[in-house]
Amino acid sequence: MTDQNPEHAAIDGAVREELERLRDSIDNIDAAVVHMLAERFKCTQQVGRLKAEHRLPPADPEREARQIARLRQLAESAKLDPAFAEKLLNFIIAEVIRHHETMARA
Ligand SMILES: O=C(O)C(=O)C[C@]1(C(=O)O)C=C[C@@H](O)C=C1
Repeated sequence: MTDQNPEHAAIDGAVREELERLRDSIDNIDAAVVHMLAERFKCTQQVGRLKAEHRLPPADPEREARQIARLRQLAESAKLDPAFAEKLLNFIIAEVIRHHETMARA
C-alpha cells in the first residue's frame, strides 16, 4: 500500500536528507580512519625494520599493556566502549606483529 499523505512524503524527504547528511559524515570519518591507519602502518613498518635489523622480538607485551591501559582511559573519556577500543587495538597490533614476523624471517 502506498502512502498518499503529502505530509508524510515531506517527512520521508527530510528523513532521507538527514540520513544522507549523516552518511556523508560517516564516509568522511571512515576515510580519515583509513588515512590514519595507513600512517600508523608506515610507522610500524619502520619499527619492524629496526627490530629485524637488531634481532629484537616482534612483540612487546609490556608496551602493549601500557597502550591498552592508555587507550581504555581515552575511550572512557570519549564515551566509547573501552572493551571495544581494546579489541580494536589488539586487532591492529596482531596484524603489525604478523608484519614484523614476516620481516624477521626475510
Ligand atoms: O612498539 C613496538 O614495539 C611495536 O612493534 C609496535 C606495536 C604497535 O603496533 O603499537 C606492535 C607490536 C608490539 O607488541 C607493540 C606495539
